[in-house]
Amino acid sequence: MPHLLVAGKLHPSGLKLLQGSGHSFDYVEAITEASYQEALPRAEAIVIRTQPLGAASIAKAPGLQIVSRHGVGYDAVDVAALNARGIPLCIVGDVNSAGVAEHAMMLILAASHRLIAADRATRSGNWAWRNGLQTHEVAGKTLLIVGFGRIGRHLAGMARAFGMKVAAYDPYVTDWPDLATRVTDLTEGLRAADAVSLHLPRADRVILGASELAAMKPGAVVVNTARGGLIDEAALARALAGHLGAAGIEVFDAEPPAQDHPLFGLENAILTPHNAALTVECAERMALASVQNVLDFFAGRLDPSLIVNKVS
Ligand SMILES: O=C(O)[C@H](O)COP(=O)(O)O
Repeated sequence: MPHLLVAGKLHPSGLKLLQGSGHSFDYVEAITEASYQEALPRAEAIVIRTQPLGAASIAKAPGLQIVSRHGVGYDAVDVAALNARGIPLCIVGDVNSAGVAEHAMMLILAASHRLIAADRATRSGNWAWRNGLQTHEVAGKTLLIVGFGRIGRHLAGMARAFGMKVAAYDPYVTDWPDLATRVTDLTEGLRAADAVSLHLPRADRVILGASELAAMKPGAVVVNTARGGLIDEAALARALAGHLGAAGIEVFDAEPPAQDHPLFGLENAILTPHNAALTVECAERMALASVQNVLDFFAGRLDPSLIVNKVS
């Protein structure tokens, strides 16, 4: 039976599934470069969280046959190095959509209603804050979703239930669902939006830079639960000190962000620690799915739609 490396903390249900499978495995809860060195030479499969798996690490695992992401983003994995050896990389599919989409909706609502500022005002005895009229409803407002895959679509359904008009931008989608108006020009979509929420993989370019942020309406809300690097964080901080209303940021260019990060000093930035998909429910589903994908692979029945790289 092939040997597994579980690289990063896994929900107990995933470990239980693995224990019952008959596979031997190393469980490295807090993976570091040093622990990779120790465990990789034995690994024939890796279940991996968001920490990097680079070409040098992959080269240390001569028997590696499959990498299974506990999640859907795989920007931290060196896909070219896997491709070169014909090693498949699989993701968990739809199992984290609810957690991430709910988190995005929560950030849109919290930013619009200034939840954190309201909480702080209440605790500090600033009751007069309630008459400041600085909060906004989302009903009737336009949400632009950038990236219209599983999570973006889930969010579209929720935003519509809140009475939002939903538009989406995604040049790669061919099966456009009847959940959002299609926008073909990002800047035009941003000009018309009261809120924008990103739901695309980390790209090698910034999607919301200074000029895109400048195109947005005064008072608009920016939400990112996708990946750091998609927004120019310094430009966002400047825009939040200027015309933008608020932002909800769950992912950062460098994680964890440094204490002097430009967003930390802004009262209208709501920040969360890349935990959207780590609800108890989501963490359990991701653990079960990422382990099951490895078991399915070795049983010859892994769903090919979960493999994201090119292996022949
Ligand atoms: O960003 C992600 O892909 C999800 O949060 C899962 O990542 P994790 O495995 O580090 O929790």
